[in-house]
Amino acid sequence: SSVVRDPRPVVRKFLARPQHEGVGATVRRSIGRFELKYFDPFLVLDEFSVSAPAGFPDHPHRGFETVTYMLQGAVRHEDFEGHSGTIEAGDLQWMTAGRGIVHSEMPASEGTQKGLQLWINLSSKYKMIEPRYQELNSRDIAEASKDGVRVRVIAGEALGIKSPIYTRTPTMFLDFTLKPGSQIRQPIPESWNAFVRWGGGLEQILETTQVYSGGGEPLGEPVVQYGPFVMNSQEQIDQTIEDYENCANGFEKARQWKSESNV
Ligand SMILES: Nc1ccc(F)c(C(=O)c2c[nH]c3ncc(Cl)cc23)c1F
Ligand SMILES: [Fe+3]
Repeated sequence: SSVVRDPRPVVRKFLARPQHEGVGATVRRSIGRFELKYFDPFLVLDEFSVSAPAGFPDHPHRGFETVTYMLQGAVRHEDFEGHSGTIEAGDLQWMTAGRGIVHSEMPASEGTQKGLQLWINLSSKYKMIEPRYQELNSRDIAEASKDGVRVRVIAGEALGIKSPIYTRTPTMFLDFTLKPGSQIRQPIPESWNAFVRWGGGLEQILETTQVYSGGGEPLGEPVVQYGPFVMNSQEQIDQTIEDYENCANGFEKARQWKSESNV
């Protein structure tokens, strides 16, 4: 049984103010803003809000994973290998970009689409692996309730239930909903970095408080980031930019590809 230690002290708190991202989209970036550039192994945590025709048109990724958890509406994704789909409210997409993905992520329903996108770094030994997806529909996400607390286990384990997601960088991602007066003690490995993203607005304080809590095992490696490219050295970033421009070393399919949404 895991030893239950004292609750971890909160060492940093800040308000994630809205900023522009993509084409006409807005994100509230907590991890990845200047006050918290890198929280090993986490690069970015965005709460995004986007309505058509805005969105995140064709763009690349290399060297890390993007975890998209929809809260409202839907996003249609298409990549240069022909993989596409729609992530609806409650659904999860865990995308391991590895050596290279080029994709688009665009609104797929009327009104405002909202969700979380977490960028998790990959260790040097996995940065150039073949891309892969792990996708869960809302109904397939493990859920448990106890004493006024409901948890949806995106990755890792809570209240005795586990997620089927394989986390190459050991990670826990939990969606808690707490009724007023309830509390939760979540075991987190001592060496891991952990954060809580409180997703509530004032109206939610009255009925329930929604928190998204995560934790991950630090990689302890150098990080050199150039937008959606995250490697371990400037030389590797220079090579990545060259690969993307020349459609090589994992970006070959980018040569002939445009998303259907990129009209
Ligand atoms: N400029 C720029 C550069 C690189 C990117 F990867 C992106 C990008 O696609 C996103 C950044 N936050 C996000 N939150 C949610 C979703 Cl669905 C997409 C994004 C982007 F906008
Ligand atoms: Fe993307």
